[in-house]
Amino acid sequence: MAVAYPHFLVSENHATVEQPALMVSPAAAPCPSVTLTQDDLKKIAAYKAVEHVKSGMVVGLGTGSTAKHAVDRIAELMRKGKLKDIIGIPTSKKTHEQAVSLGIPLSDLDSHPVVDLAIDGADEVDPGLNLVKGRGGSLLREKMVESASKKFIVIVDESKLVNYVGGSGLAMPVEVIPFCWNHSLKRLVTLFADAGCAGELRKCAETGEAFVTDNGNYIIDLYFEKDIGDLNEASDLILRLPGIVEHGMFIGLATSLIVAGVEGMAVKTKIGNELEVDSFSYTELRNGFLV
Ligand SMILES: O=C(CO)[C@H](O)[C@H](O)COP(=O)(O)O
Repeated sequence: MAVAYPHFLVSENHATVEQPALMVSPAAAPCPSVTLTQDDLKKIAAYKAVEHVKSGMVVGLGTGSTAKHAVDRIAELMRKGKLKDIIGIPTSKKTHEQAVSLGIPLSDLDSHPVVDLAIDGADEVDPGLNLVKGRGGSLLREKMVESASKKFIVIVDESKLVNYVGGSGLAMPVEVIPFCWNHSLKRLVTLFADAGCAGELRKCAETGEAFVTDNGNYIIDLYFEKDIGDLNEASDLILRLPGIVEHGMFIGLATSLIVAGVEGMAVKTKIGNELEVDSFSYTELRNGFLV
C-alpha cells in the first residue's frame, strides 16, 4: 500500500536515525539508500494523520515538534483549498500562536465542547496505546482537548515506543500548583516509593527558574526505576493529592497510533478492545513514487 510522501525519501538533513526497527512486515526490506532523520519520521507520522482530517471538522491541534508538522500540514491543505471550514482547538499557547500565524481559524472547548479529531505527539506510548505526555509542558490543555475528542490520533517516531508507561526512564510530568510544590513533590515520590521513584521540579534551561505552564502552574517530573503497575490506580492516587492539577499519563485516550520508523510506518487502530495494525514500508513508497 503506497503513501504519498516521496519527498521524505530524499532528506535535507543527513544524520542517520539509529533506532531499533519498527514492526513492519517481513517483506518490507529496509531501503539502504534512504537516510531519514528523526524529524523526517515525525513529519511522516504527522502527514499520515492529517489524511484523517476532513473539511468541516473541529480539530484538536497538539503541541510539540511532531504535532507542529501536523498543524503546518493542515494549514497547507487549507491554503490549497483541499481542506475547508476547519476549526482548530489549540492545546497550548505555542500552538495557538502557530495556528494564528498560519491562518487556521481557532476556537475553544467552551464553544466547541466536542472535538471531531485530535492529533498530537507523545513522549511514551505503551503497547496498549497508553501515553506519557507533557515533557513539553502542555499536558493539562492537551488532556482537556484530547479527552473531548471523538478520535485521538497519536503521532510519534519509533523512539517513543516503550514496554510500559515510565519505561523510558525519562520524566512522567505532573502539573502542580506552585504553593508548597516541594511538599507535593515529596508526597508524589512517596506514593511510588516501591517503583524507585525520584522527582524534581522542572526548571527553565535558560533562567534556572521554575518552569511555569500556560496555566500558571509548576511541573514535577517523576522518574521510575520500575513499572508502576496499574495505571488507573496510579492515576487515582496522584489526583487525590491536594495541590495536584493533572498528570501526564493519558490512559485509554488514544484511538489510533501512527509510528514512523527508519524502515517503515505502522498504524495501530483501536477496534473495540482489539488493536488493528497496518504497516507500510518505505521500499513500497519508493517503488510507488520514485520509479
Ligand atoms: O506532550 C507533549 C507536550 O506537552 C508533546 O506532545 C510531547 O512532549 C512530544 O513532543 P515531541 O513531538 O516534540 O517529541
